[in-house]
Amino acid sequence: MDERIRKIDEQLLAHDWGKLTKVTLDYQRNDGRWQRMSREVYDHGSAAAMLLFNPARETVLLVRQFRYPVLENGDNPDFLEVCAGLLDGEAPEIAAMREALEETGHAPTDIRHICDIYASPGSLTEKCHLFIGHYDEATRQTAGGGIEAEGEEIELVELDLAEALTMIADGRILDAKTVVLLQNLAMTWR
Ligand SMILES: Nc1nc2c(ncn2[C@@H]2O[C@H](COP(=O)(O)OP(=O)(O)O[C@H]3O[C@H](CO)[C@@H](O)[C@H](O)[C@@H]3O)[C@@H](O)[C@H]2O)c(=O)[nH]1
Ligand SMILES: [Mg+2]
Repeated sequence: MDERIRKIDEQLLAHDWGKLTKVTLDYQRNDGRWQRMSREVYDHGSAAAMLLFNPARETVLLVRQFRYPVLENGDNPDFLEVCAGLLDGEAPEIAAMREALEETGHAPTDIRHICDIYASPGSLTEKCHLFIGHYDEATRQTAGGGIEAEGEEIELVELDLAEALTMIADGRILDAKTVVLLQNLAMTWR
């Protein structure tokens, strides 16, 4: 562990689907003084996400699904995102490929790793590994839509890349991993 940190106490607040822990720690500031603080940490594992891009048509394939925490915060809960999911013990590129297939029905090609992100480093342990892959008529295997038994109901949304970028600017796309991937594609494509 980091030598600026002394863990004083760890309290398990909840351990159901994910694990919520309250940690009390002493943190050594840059001037050498020790400061006691308390932090709640939510751990549901790390994740992988993939932006599906069709270079010939300059379109992207996104997924729309109901996100309850977004509703709690007063936004439209029918949330537009790139396909993504938890690693469940798999390597990030394998998990990204599995989620692309489950959620969109496509087995993408030309997969590139872009970067990794923490979307909420103050509270979540989740690191999300980001990829871009290509899709077209030939990569479709199934209808997609997610796993009904797990409560997933996923609508496929195909957009021109230019339209997706406009939707970031006007607030119709609010998901962090999706913004990062679309902007990376816009910067690197052509
Ligand atoms: N019982 C239960 N099941 C849950 C809960 N939260 C999620 N699930 C189940 O776990 C599945 C998770 O689906 P994935 O596709 O693996 O993950 P995701 O929710 O799409 O994406 C995760 O990673 C993204 C990338 O960082 C995140 O953006 C997203 O918030 C989430 O953490 C959901 O379909 C749902 O069945 C919960 O609180 N309780
Ligand atoms: Mg998912």
